[in-house]
Amino acid sequence: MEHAIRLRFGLTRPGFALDLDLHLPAQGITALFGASGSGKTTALRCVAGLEPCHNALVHIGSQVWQDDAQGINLPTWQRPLGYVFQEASLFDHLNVQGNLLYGLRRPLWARWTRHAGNAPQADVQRQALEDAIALLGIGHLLHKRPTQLSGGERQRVAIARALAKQPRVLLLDEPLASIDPARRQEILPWLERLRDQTRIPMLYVTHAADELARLADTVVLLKDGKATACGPVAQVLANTHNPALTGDDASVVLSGEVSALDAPWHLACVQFAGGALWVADAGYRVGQALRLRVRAGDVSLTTEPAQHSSIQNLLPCTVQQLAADTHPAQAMVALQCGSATLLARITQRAVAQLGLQPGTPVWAQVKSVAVLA
Ligand SMILES: Nc1ncnc2c1ncn2[C@@H]1O[C@H](COP(=O)(O)OP(=O)(O)OP(=O)(O)O)[C@@H](O)[C@H]1O
Repeated sequence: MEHAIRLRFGLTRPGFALDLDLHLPAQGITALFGASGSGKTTALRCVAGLEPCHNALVHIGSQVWQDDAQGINLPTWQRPLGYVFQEASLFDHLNVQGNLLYGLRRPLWARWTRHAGNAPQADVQRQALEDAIALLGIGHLLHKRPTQLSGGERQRVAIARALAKQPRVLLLDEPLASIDPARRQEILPWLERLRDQTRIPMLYVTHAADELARLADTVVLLKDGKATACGPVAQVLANTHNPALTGDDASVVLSGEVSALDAPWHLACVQFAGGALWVADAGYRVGQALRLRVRAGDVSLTTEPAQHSSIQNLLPCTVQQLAADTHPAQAMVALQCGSATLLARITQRAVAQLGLQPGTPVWAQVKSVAVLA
């Protein structure tokens, strides 16, 4: 993996120290994930040049925004970034269109578009704005006032405004945190579109398990100002040594492709690195790439393949690792399934009764699979 974003910061506050040195891909969504107070927002503010930090390096692709050793430290206004906060900070006295244009009137805009080939600046600006409006699906909202929008719509406008400035990186600080659960589900597909259809890398702060599983390509797990894990989401979620998600949230993310459809039963077969899983067909086509989330609590284990079971998904696996769970009655079992890893959350008693240990061949019965995208 080519690392094109380098972030290194040191920062101390009473009772808190941030000490990060990260190499991140310059594409997709990198989630900064961790408990409250772990330093997620502070890290984002360091990228933006909003926190005085030491020993800092901020390289965004070929651009050097900060290199303390070289005496380079661009002020925030010279860093071409988009910043989306928990609450969409829109001007209530302007309509949506006015808010979008306001973002572009800043002097920094002229600097960015100077790099945009020979196209006249105004055309580049207009095109970027139109693309952002289309991507976030807010064309029908342009003449509304922010007070007439739902929380999710306000955030889509805030994201479009950030995007229209053609930033080199988009910083999103818990953009769904102030939105109620039903509206969050509505806005997630827009964030997926953003991830899949722009080439702007995003640093996305969250402590929500569903956003992590659904949106992240890369995860930085933060604890007390330090990164305790950093890597592809599938790898970080499957790690039982240093779990990102625990208890009921514990799950793995699998990437697969629809290999067959069973039309009479409305099922689709998704081939992944560990075999095949049947999922409810939502109009998929053969060859379509899908991201799946399998919760550890939806996987049970047998040492013999069940003969008469309602469970459609049965995968041969080998026990890789046994780990403690958040509850003493439960165990987390990491399973090697082809070249993929599954997690099963079962009772410690079942572990003992089945005689499970690393290397034991088992059958994983997968009760439910969530299709994320
Ligand atoms: N302006 C500030 N002045 C002093 N300490 C601060 C300030 N902002 C945050 N902190 C402290 O710095 C640490 C990291 O805070 P930060 O907001 O980065 O955490 P976080 O992971 O984003 O938390 P949350 O999920 O609650 O937003 C915490 O101990 C917090 O109390």
